Amino acid sequence: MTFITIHRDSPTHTPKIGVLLSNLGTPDGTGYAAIRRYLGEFLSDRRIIEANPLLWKPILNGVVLTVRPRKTGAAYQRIWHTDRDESPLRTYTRDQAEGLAARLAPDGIVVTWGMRYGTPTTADALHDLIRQGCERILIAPLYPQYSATTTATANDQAFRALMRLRNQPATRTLPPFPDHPAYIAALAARVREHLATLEAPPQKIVASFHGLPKQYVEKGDHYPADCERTIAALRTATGYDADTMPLTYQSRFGPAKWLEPYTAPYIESLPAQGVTRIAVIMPGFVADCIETLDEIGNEVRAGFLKAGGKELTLIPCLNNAPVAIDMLETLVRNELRGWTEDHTTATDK
Ligand SMILES: C=CC1=C(C)c2cc3[nH]c(cc4nc(cc5[nH]c(cc1n2)c(C)c5CCC(=O)O)C(CCC(=O)O)=C4C)c(C)c3C=C
Ligand SMILES: [Fe+2]
Ligand SMILES: [Fe+2]
Repeated sequence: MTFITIHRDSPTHTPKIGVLLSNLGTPDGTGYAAIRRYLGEFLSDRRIIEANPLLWKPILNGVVLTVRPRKTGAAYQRIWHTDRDESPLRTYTRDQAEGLAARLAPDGIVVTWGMRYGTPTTADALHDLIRQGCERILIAPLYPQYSATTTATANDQAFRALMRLRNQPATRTLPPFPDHPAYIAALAARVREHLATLEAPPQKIVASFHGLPKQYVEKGDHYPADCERTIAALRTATGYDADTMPLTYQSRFGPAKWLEPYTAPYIESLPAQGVTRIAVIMPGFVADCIETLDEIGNEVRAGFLKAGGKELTLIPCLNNAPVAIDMLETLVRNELRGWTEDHTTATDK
């Protein structure tokens, strides 16, 4: 029997597929107002700060948004891409979307990018895909390790935009990929490339992940289990063991207890044990950003040198390296299975 799947307006219509790469977000500038706007949106997200808003809002608007923008703005200034007048996170997220778009365009798949906080907004990115005719959209939060504070809030933001639409596209979300072979292969390649640039191998490669309040983990966020899966797979792929590739957590915010061991004190303790040459890899960040380039590359490095360390080098994040685009292509094509085959539904069955 022959039958033709008829979609909407034409017998030959094939549903167009779109991919939305979603990252955290970043300020539009390094000045007080831009940073305050960004931090205000970020730190008002109840997935990020779970405290009762009646208690948190006065602290946020009173102390945090008065004091923190200056410190954070100075840090962004140190790492800002002045040639493009934007933060590294924005540059690399755009590059990743453009690189992936070039790979998927021959299959008629459209790629765009959006941010959870700041611009381009998640809603604008989704509307852009819909305007281009995408009836099926993969929402791809760029976090290898799941956390409610990252993956879930990125998806929430996309669904918030969809809530306002009369005609919704069909959607899928990209699951976390903590030990996906394509991700581990990309990280291992970054390690190899970096080691080849060094005169002598480092005594340790510290693997530093963004931290999370311990309380969120106690309430069920499985983020640290995902970090453990990544580091186990990366150690196997690179031949390092737990002693030469230890796992630590960085970027603590506020007075509560976060996941341990904390990166900064750990690294500062190394010279006293005779470890003076280290490299740091930050596998949880698919793009270099303030937390990798400034917190580790400037602040933690200064602490390490002050404690007697000789050399701390950063293994660059995946950024716009061809291995990063290979990884994205593999993850996305895998997730689009079923949809991409549907492109041929207007044929004999
Ligand atoms: C309670 C506060 C925070 C939680 C929880 C949190 C989780 C979390 N964040 C990332 C990734 C990134 N965070 C970045 C910056 C950043 N993070 C926080 C706070 C929390 N993060 C703040 C206040 C900031 C802004 C900078 C500062 O003032 O210190 C960034 C970089 C953005 C950039 O533009 O460069 C990333 C990326 C993850 C993966 C995560 C949970 C696992
Ligand atoms: Fe963060
Ligand atoms: Fe930080």
